[in-house]
Amino acid sequence: MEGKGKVNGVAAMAACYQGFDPAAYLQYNYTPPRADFERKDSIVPWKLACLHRAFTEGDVRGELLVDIGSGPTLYQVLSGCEVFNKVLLTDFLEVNRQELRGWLEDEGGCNLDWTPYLQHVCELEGRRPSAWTEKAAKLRQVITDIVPVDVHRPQPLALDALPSEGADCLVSCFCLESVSPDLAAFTRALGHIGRLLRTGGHLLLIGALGESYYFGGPGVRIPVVPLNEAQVCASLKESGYTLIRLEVYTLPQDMRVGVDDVSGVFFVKAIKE
Ligand SMILES: C[S@@+](CC[C@H](N)C(=O)[O-])C[C@H]1O[C@@H](n2cnc3c(N)ncnc32)[C@H](O)[C@@H]1O
Ligand SMILES: O=S(=O)(c1ccc2c(c1)CN[C@@H](CF)C2)N1CCSCC1
Repeated sequence: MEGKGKVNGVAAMAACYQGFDPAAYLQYNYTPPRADFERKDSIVPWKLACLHRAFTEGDVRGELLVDIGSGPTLYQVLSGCEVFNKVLLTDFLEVNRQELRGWLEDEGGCNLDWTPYLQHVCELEGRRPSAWTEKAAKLRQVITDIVPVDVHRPQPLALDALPSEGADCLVSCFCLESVSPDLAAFTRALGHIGRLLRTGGHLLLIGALGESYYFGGPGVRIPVVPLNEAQVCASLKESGYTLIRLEVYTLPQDMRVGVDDVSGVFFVKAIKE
């Protein structure tokens, strides 16, 4: 029965994603009031600072960075693109892979202007904000491909997507808890993506705390596995990672705008044993 339940739960989640709307999702989460760079307590500068520090503090190195469940967003690789020569973006849906290709091709075919994000990360790097055009060019240069992924498969990527030694670093944001029917599936998915990572490679994981649903488009209500910090730490340990750092951001009340019921956000830096 457990096996049958497992398949039905994952299939049900895949069905929920058929209505996902990249443009709406970007508007809900990556434009003001949620994405407000002027607000000192905004989540976006916090997230970008966590990623910047994690990529630049000296222990993360190698050739290949893989972003698991990229969705239609790029913020998660803006620091990593300066550290790795190759960046692989991945998503389950063609609509999201197409959104990312639209940005990559730089012909106006995308639904969000990432300039404020590029400028902010340039400032974190001690560069002038106007260097954002150089960072955009660098990112377009290092993105090697945008490929399908399914974290519920023991082999989430096509066999030829990675070199035999695996990725040197994985980043994944708001994916595993948003695509899993329950905590056990979340933990299994952590293990599946871990198989893509070389021993000693790093995992940078950003996710939602206390979230039970979000809207992936108008009327597209997607269930989420509500997580707390202890569950995140236990799942990491069970999936073969050693935790380096866990940071938590608590959502200001006025950031609760009805597109989800997230109460906080976690940032994890871990290493694969
Ligand atoms: C909440 S979005 C996160 C997007 C982006 N990483 C961010 O930080 O906003 C979850 C993403 O997971 C993708 N997804 C859905 N099912 C998946 C699966 N089985 N395996 C991997 N990704 C999946 C969706 O297409 C969507 O882009
Ligand atoms: O940018 S966030 O970190 C963010 C960004 C993306 C998401 C969420 C939160 C929560 N729901 C997720 C569903 F998977 C998607 N953010 C959360 C705090 S308020 C501003 C928006």
